[in-house]
Amino acid sequence: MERRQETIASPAARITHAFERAKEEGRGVLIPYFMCGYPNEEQSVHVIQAAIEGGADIIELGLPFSDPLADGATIQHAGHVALERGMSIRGCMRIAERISAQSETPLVFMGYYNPILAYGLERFCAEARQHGVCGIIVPDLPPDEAEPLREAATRHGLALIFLIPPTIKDERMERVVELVAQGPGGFVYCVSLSGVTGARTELPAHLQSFIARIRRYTEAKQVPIAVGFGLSTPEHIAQISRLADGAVVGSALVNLIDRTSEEEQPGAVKGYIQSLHQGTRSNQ
Ligand SMILES: O=P(O)(O)OC[C@@H](O)[C@@H](O)c1c[nH]c2ccccc12
Repeated sequence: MERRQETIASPAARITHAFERAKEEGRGVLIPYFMCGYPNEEQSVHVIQAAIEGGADIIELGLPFSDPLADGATIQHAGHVALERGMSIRGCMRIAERISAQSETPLVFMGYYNPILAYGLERFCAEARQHGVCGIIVPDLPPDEAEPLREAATRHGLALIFLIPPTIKDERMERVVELVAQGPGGFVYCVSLSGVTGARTELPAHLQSFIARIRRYTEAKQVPIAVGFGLSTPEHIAQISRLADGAVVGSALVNLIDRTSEEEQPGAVKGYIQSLHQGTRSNQ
């Protein structure tokens, strides 16, 4: 009993709770992604706050990295600008702290393994928790090598969220779902297509059967599925919300920030998130 209470209070449980709440409301979870420090440190705080006002359920906070293998041109560009302007892991912690001081919306760090390893796994997880972060996604960390980070994350009540690419074998999929189910909370991140991040016009044709394949493993263990890569319109979000439990939008937001002035950015981001949020009600 005591152990269960501890789990409920953990940061990771706040992520699970966001999915539960959306489900009760008959909609999917909306997870916008923002690169920390893009277009600069101060402004990234403002655009993230605007996304929360617009109805974001969970925020993915990107840690910029010089060699981002899975990032398409848009996210890469945002990362380069952020690094040039001095963004660092410490800076990302500062951003997380400012956001979490003003909002209950769960924050998830999305960062490559090398900088996190260099920072120190224990220190990274301890500080992430202190600064209000609820979970971590590390796109280049295979589940077989994730044990040290998973231990540190679990010790601090953080969810370690794994990506499920379309090329994954069933055996590994089962293992990934099991790892999330054993942890303190979170979800699996279904990568909609083989390739890199980036807004696209159409959803991949195989997506429905791919999600159904993941569901076979997640259903019994009640692990939510969020889908990302290539989503940009309310219609995309509506389609995803019929198939899965949540949707991630990254590049389309970077593009939006790119084509608006700093004064306009918070309003534009808020309006865009509101329009995507309409899409989360898949039954409409
Ligand atoms: O940009 P898109 O296509 O909307 O996809 C989200 C994605 O950018 C975000 O989740 C992300 C940023 N960097 C990543 C690296 C790997 C996997 C996912 C990501």
